[in-house]
Amino acid sequence: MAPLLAPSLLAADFGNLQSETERLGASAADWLHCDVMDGRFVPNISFGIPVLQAIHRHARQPLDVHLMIEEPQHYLAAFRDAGAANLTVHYEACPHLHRVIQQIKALGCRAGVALNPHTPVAVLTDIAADLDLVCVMSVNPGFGGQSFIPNTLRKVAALKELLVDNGSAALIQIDGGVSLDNASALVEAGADVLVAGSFVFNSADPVQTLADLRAHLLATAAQEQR
Ligand SMILES: O=C(CO)[C@H](O)[C@H](O)COP(=O)(O)O
Repeated sequence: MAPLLAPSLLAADFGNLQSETERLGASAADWLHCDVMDGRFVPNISFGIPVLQAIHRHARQPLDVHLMIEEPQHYLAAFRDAGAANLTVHYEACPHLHRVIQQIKALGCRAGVALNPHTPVAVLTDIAADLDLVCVMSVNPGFGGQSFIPNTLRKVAALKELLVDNGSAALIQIDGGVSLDNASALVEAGADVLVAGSFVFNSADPVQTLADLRAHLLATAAQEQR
């Protein structure tokens, strides 16, 4: 499967979310990544349900919603109703993770779990087969524009092995500090979905940057096949 690209709207111009969302409609983006932060699970507050609803009105791609919030179980239905196609909760925020994953699936969304950089992939062994997505945080969650943590590459390879060993078809998503510098290595290690915020939106032309990223990944894959 060709890797999916999920630009993170956290780095978009919040004063022009309609046009930012609309211009991605005709881009190489497969999903639009939406970062919800509560100021408790992470030391930052981004946006919530009404803003997601507004993004959904103008989006062409499925909304990939990353809940960096405590007690996400109380808000799942509201986020689904606001337009979420994927709902990812944090392992570290869910003492009853299995129940939360079942709740997300019952709502008809793809169910994801995110792991903070310090959380080993082994914690997912007994739930791997129930997951649609695992989001490996390659920065500490809460802020865009941080440097990629190099240990993520080793972690992705270990996660890939764990998913195969446990009969899981979950997609591996990487979130944080993704750019042309590390995208190919991440895909080679096993990543299926690349989230990129600053790299896309801090560029002169986000649509072109996504096209460049797609072309770069295709060229690397073609080179490897030779
Ligand atoms: O989840 C996030 C922060 O918690 C963001 O999605 C992530 O940081 C992407 O932004 P950037 O590409 O700028 O690192």
